[in-house]
Amino acid sequence: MTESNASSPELAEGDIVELTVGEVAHGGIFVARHSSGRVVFVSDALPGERVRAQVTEIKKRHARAETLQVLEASPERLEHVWAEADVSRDPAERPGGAEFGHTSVAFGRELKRRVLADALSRFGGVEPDFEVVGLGDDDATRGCGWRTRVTLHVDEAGRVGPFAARSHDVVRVGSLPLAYADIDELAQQIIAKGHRGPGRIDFVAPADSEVRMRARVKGTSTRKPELLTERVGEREFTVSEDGFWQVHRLAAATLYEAVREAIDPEHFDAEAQHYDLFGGVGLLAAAVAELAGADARVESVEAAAVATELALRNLSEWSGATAKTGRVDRYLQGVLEGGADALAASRAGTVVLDPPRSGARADVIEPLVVLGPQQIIYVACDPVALGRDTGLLRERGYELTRLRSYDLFPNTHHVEAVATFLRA
Ligand SMILES: C[S@@+](CC[C@H](N)C(=O)[O-])C[C@H]1O[C@@H](n2cnc3c(N)ncnc32)[C@H](O)[C@@H]1O
Repeated sequence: MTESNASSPELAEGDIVELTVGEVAHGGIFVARHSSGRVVFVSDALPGERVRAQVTEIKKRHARAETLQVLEASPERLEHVWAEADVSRDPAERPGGAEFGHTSVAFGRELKRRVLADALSRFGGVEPDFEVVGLGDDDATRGCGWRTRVTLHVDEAGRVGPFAARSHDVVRVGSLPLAYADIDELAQQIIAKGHRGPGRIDFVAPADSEVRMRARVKGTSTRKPELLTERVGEREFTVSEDGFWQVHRLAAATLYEAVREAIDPEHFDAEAQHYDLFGGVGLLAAAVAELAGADARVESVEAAAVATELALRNLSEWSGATAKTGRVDRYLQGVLEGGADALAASRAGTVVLDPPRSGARADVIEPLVVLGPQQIIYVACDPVALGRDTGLLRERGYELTRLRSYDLFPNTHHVEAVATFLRA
């Protein structure tokens, strides 16, 4: 480890450098420029700070570094919400998953707003006015106690804990402040005892019952996943313990409402054929069906067969609601090969699109725009993927007319957006 000479033209891994920190970038990191001219992405910093940081990676065009010491702190800096993730700890021992825990939840939302706005402008060519809305009492709790799903890892030695940030090394922690309190309590008992490994332990706190814990050691699960009940208002959804469900205890209800509000009523034909693509267990299909009424025709499309079966069950009150297992891109190709009546019903419909982090991409956007629904409600968990897909949709005749954003993951860099696109 060497102190880098400020006038040195080159940086090397392990160098310790002083950096003035600039804007936030995607992924919970901040942009700095070293005196050599190289861009350095530094973690655990804030805009405007001066930090001492260690270079961890050198790439062709940039470097990565981790803050070791804050020399001049931002007025937005707070004591880290997770003691073990604080800059005072060795970076190799800091758990990942709370990249914005060293500022307030409100300033974390502002950082996320900047990242989303930049991605939409840069890749999508749009500059909508929006803020990132917080959930429930997250400001009052400093964004603690919201995670109803937590995964811990077990190493060869039987040590249990989260992975260190940007690594697959298990670190020991004395608390999981972002987790639901009951998960934290059970997890601490397991951390203290250790567990057979290597593997992972998944904790789930469903709406209606006690915390479940399920371990996978050397790739083999200790038991079958159970079916759980989750609630959104008065509505119940059956989900598999190991299947997708929103993590924040208020997220499913927030997105359910957000999708209903995002649907432009002037472009909503209740009798048309609607779709919930990447539908999971049918959460957002239910939101569309509730708007369309008792005779709603909505099809949920999802790659995981177990989730499709559960979607059928969760949507059973609407006789016109269906669920299909398949890859969305291939499914859309199939719809395009259907009869003229089916195509006309779909063209009059609304499509909800809720892809994983990688986004919908051209494979899905291309057949979707050929299908040409009246409106597309895009639920996005990755700002850059949304920016790119916005660019594709705009090139092919859709315009972004409304954008809302929600802080479903306080203290992390993740941000959710719900965008309405209308056929121009
Ligand atoms: C972000 S989740 C959304 C689930 C659901 N909309 C919800 O809010 O509960 C994305 C879902 O897409 C599914 N998925 C991922 N890739 C897929 C693909 N190529 N085709 C169909 N489903 C896919 C995943 O299994 C997951 O259930």
